Amino acid sequence: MQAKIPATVVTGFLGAGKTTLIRHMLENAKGRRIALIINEFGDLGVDGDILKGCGDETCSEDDVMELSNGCICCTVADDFIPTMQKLLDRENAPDHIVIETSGLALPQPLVRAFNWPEISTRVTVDGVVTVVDGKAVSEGRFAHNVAAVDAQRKLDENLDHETPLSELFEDQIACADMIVVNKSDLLGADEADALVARLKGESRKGVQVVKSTMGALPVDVLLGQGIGAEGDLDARHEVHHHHHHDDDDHHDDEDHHHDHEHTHGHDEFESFVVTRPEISDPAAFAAQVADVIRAHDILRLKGFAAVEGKPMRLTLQAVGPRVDTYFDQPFGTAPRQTRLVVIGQSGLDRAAIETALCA
Ligand SMILES: Nc1nc2c(ncn2[C@@H]2O[C@H](COP(=O)(O)OP(=O)(O)OP(=O)(O)O)[C@@H](O)[C@H]2O)c(=O)[nH]1
Repeated sequence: MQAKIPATVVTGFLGAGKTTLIRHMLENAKGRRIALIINEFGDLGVDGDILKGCGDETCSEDDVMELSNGCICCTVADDFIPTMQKLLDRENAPDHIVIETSGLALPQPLVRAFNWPEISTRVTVDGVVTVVDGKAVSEGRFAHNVAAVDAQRKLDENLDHETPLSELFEDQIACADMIVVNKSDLLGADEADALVARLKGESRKGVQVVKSTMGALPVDVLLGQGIGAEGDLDARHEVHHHHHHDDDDHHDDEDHHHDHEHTHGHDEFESFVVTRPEISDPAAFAAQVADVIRAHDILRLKGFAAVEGKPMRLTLQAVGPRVDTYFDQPFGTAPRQTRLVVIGQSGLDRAAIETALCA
């Protein structure tokens, strides 16, 4: 029997820097054949486009596979397993598989899928890398005030899932074999060290916590951890209860009063695409986008803009109110349009956001 192909799962909240880290890894892969599987939230395929455009000769477009938009735990049989099988059946099988999960996904169901007999003898989870937006976590965006949440819960049972962000974050930390504190350029040295110490305390024993800027970590640090995470799921508990799968071992009595839709993390988030004609001034548009994000509590916004008189596509990326823009590649045959995917917690005012982005 051949050795199993190692697969690294890259997880982390929206905008933490997963795509940036993977891109750096591909550019420094030193001849390793790495295949990518991407599971995006939102229909625009921005991450796939960014990664396919990496231009590295060891990474051809065929090596990037996208899972249909949706949550992996719902589409394992129809989508994830067949995608993996296709990859494993190739004549020229990859040396390593990297799976980027959607920023709103729990890694546990994905790791659990590696135990499916269709793939379990051929591939193993080398390790789970959880990328953390160091700036956002330092600012307390995911660590909600525990006492306030408890008080709220006592008042109303239905509020039990009012903290999906912090719960998702906790689950992503609980599943990690390595935690990458990214965006350390935006933190002071003391602040970064304090966060590293805190996350070491909050994660399982032996989990490595490393700092990075733009996901720049040596490939040998990221790959080759040799953990076999699928055999070790019990240690990676889930705080966030989602589907009541038959193989789920949490069936707390407490859980039973939740509606089905409320036991499923993704329903608490939504995304849509806004299309508008060319923009004239990138800086002014970035400021406009930042205002819209603040006014509507948008978690993540990304996409491409067409700028009057410029042949290149302007990539626009916003995580919270911080907006990055850069020209990445010519439009080619794609229509010269501005297309942005907007992601937030459910209840976004879509009409108002569209109007404000198109103004
Ligand atoms: N200042 C700073 N910005 C960063 C760093 N890493 C990533 N970014 C920026 O943060 C934004 C989001 O990065 P991505 O790599 O797309 O994040 P992601 O986790 O793949 O995002 P989703 O796929 O939406 O979940 C981009 O604008 C990046 O350029 C970093 O270390 N420092």
